[in-house]
Amino acid sequence: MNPTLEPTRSASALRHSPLVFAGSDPFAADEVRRTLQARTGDPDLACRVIRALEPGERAVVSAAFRADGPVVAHLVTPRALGRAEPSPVEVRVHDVVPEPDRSAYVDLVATALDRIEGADVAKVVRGRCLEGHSSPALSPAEVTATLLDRRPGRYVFSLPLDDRPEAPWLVGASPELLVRRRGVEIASTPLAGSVPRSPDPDEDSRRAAALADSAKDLAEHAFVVDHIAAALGPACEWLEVPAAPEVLATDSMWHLASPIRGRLRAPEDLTAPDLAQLLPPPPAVGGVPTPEATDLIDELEGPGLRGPFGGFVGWMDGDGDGELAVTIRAGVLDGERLRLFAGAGIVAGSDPLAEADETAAKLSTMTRAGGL
Ligand SMILES: C=C(O[C@H]1C=CC=C(C(=O)O)[C@@H]1O)C(=O)O
Repeated sequence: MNPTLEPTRSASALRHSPLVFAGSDPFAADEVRRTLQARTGDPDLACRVIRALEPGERAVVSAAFRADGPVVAHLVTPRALGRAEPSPVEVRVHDVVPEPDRSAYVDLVATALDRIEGADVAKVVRGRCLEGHSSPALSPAEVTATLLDRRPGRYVFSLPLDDRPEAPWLVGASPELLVRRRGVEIASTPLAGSVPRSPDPDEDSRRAAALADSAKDLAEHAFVVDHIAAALGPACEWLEVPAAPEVLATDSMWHLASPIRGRLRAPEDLTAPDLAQLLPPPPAVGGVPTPEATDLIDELEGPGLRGPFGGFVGWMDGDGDGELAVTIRAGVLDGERLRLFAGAGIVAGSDPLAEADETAAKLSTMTRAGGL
């Protein structure tokens, strides 16, 4: 890793797939002119990216969850995103291994609940992974085409995680906007408090209504909204936080969502990634209080489980504008391996079995996209 954010390799055509970020302003790119690499928390990150950008370019960025984890920024010239062609069906053999398995996950949620009762933390997001092996290997292009076609979450992304031709790719469809900046205007839509959807339409609507009324989920949601409002508020002339969350649907989940909007006091001082870095780690994937929850995540999950998952992914331009999503409902595709992550927020009153079902439903967004 290059901590100085110097370019590590020059223009390379993307062999496997176009690079894609499809949010409120969707685009793709077929070539990476330069790739810059750094560490999360680098205060000069945005400045150096801006200096390296040429007119008309954007930097497509992925930052890891962990403080001091890797950040990659690919400098690209965006093109319009065409219609997604559903990929041809290939016959594949898949082998899927959970990490940890369901019963170990249930036990770890119970341990997190003990720590909440002991008042070490008020909320913590406990994650788990699934590792799929597919033969023949899935390609980023086909997983991305499926995600663009089905749109299970609002922010579809696909990018290499470093500058090597054989780099692993991060692919996914996050439903969660960490932060968007357009000039003085900013927005963030934290999600927290969730329930899996049902194939039965009546039961599905009943679950959405129950979620909107659930004291435990509303409390879990409030932790995240309060954290974002406290972090962004001082940078804003005004910040508008909805009085109550709305209910947002993905392919597999209902979530409580609060669309927050604000107007920056001094936009020249705060680019989109600067704003994202005011929120480390993204609270919908971390916990409260942040330092204790982050330590507990390390202790319960182990430091290597998340990688880019739970960080942020998106783009910025030379004006510091951009749109960054929380890296969830995502996978890392590395040859024949597809590694997936899902987490669930644990608060007083959480039920370990329900949290295991919730993470299974969240994982299904990407197992479906990969045909696993
Ligand atoms: C951590 C994840 O979801 C977060 C985002 C929405 C709702 C969440 C929840 O209700 O627990 C999580 O905080 C994930 O999808 O892996």
